[in-house]
Amino acid sequence: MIFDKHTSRETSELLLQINAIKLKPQEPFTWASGWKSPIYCDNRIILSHPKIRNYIAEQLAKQVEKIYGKPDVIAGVATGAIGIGTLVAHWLGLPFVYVRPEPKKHGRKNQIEGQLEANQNVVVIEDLISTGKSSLNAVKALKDEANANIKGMLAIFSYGFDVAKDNFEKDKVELYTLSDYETLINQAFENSHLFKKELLVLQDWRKNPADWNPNT
Ligand SMILES: O=P(O)(O)OC[C@H]1O[C@H](OP(=O)(O)OP(=O)(O)O)[C@H](O)[C@@H]1O
Ligand SMILES: O=C(O)c1cc(=O)[nH]c(=O)[nH]1
Repeated sequence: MIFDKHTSRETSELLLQINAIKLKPQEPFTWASGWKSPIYCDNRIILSHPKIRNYIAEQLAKQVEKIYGKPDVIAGVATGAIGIGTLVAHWLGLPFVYVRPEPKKHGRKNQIEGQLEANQNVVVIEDLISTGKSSLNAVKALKDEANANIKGMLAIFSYGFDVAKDNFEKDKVELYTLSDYETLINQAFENSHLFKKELLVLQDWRKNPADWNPNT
């Protein structure tokens, strides 16, 4: 669920301005889920733009405060949300931990890096939700390993797929995002970041992304 239309449009416009939105319909991207996609939203680029990363961190931090008050700890999903999650925690003056996809194979063999005590209230920050698998894997680690009390999750962007909605509902995790796919592609077309032909490809792909084939 997005917070509000204005923030969603503003966030999408900023992502478009910094070229975080990549289109390659002829040579699709492979996503973490294995899906092939004509679009890739690279939120990591936000970190290279000080004013924009401040805006994104501030929006996320303000929403954390508004919805959850002050949790004990902010957790970022590695690696995409380590940078932005740290900035959110900094903005709120809170401790930060990050969660690896799996335990490290050497050293202390941690999956959760940083200091987290049992039963602490945690808000999770993620950069992007496609299927939700990576984010919910981090939530599982926080619960199983640290007995964390997960208040909810905030992300910069979501594609809004039903599979993600179902996964979050099943795991009883509340999710809010700054922007979403519908706002992004409409904003991109209205502000001439997209040709009509590209908009049609993106709308067609969105109907059935798991089975999309660029050559049909
Ligand atoms: O909702 P999902 O289907 O799980 O996909 C979204 C995940 O994919 C990306 O991470 P990626 O695995 O590419 O790793 P990175 O964050 O280390 O770049 C992104 O940062 C999300 O964590
Ligand atoms: O699902 C993914 O792997 C994914 C999609 C996307 O648009 N951006 C990203 O960083 N990851």
